[in-house]
Amino acid sequence: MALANAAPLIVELAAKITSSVAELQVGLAAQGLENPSWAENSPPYLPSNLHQLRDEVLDATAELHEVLLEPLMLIYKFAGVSNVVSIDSIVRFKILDMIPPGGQATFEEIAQKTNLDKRLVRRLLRHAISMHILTEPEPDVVAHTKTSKFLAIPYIGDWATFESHDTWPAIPRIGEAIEKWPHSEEANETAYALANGGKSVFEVLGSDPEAAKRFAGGAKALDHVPGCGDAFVATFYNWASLGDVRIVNVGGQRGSVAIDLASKFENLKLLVQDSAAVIDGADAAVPESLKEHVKFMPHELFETQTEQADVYFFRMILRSWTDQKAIKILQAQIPALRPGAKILIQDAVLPAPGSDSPLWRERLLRSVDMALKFYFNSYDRHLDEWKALLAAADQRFVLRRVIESNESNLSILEVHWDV
Ligand SMILES: C[S@@+](CC[C@H](N)C(=O)[O-])C[C@H]1O[C@@H](n2cnc3c(N)ncnc32)[C@H](O)[C@@H]1O
Repeated sequence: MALANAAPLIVELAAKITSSVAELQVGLAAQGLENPSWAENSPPYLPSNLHQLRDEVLDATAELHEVLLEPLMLIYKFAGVSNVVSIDSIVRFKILDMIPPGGQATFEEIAQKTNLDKRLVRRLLRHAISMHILTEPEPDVVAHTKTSKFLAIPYIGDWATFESHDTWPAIPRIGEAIEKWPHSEEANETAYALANGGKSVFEVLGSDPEAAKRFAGGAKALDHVPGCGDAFVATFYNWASLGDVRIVNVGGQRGSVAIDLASKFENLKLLVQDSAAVIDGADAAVPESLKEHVKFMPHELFETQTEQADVYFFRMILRSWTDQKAIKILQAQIPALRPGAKILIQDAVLPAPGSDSPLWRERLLRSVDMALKFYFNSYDRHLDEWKALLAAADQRFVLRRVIESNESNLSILEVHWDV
């Protein structure tokens, strides 16, 4: 029961916002940084030493906003399906290219260039303006915000198109997929497959270059998700402490992470494995000076591992597979494992109830977990689920530590092959 003299929730939240914003401003001023705004050239990121304050403000403002919303409005905020309409149209009709950086364009000019009705242009853009994606500095004139400037990056546009073309059609099929295949762990028994003629994500990507381009945009957009960018890997684990080691980077795609690690740690020799079609030609991206340190090998995840190494690095691999399949992937490594070999798994560890993870980040993690369901029939895992997975694969997989950070949506599970 609430204490009689406790401050009401909205007062408590408002006080939290006031104090955290004041501290944030002091921190910004101390570093000579400007306050965040919608201005086109406003810095989109805050320095990491202010992230905790930022998280406090984000969570308190969201809660204050949401506790004041009426229930229907709260549900609509999250369930409303029309947000993507204007974003998709802006990208599809290349409207951002029609607004010069630092300048502006009229709805009339955009209507002429897109061959759309001016009234429709105004409706679409005012919808985006209501989400702070663009701004209307004077009636019927549109200009960039920092958000539209970001959306104008070509691969971010590809990602946005991926959301509307590839993700959106799958959403209404989720309930149908669950009813049709309630216990399925198959990648072609998903909402995505229902929306794509029965094909799994990987089957579509292999046969549709346009979809593959959009998906690649989505993968590159991950560079902007906390802790998911390639360069973050180097900072998140003490690679230097490993000494001279050979690492097999399982499912390493085109080797970008391996190249970054090798350029920063001379002690590492990396062998990147992935499906033959994925890594074909990837060697060309390796600078001459690193050729001895980054090599490639076609290898299927479920095939027996043939390469001996000190470390096997699985980055964003196991989350795409259900337990049954992930167990097979882990077991496939066993014939190559020497005593003491490390398996580093970099994936999400979902926050346990009551954890101090910021709510805004938990929402992001849980929405990715939902997406894994409708794309792959897989899931992100809580720590107890990771432990159960490892034990089911083999009792000799021993979880030694979990490296987590509020700066990262991914954690590293350090597993030792303990025989
Ligand atoms: C989400 S990506 C992660 C890529 C990379 N590890 C990274 O961190 O960016 C999943 C990777 O698994 C690879 N993959 C999927 N199925 C595979 C299979 N059957 N055999 C080998 N690799 C596979 C994909 O080609 C892709 O590179």
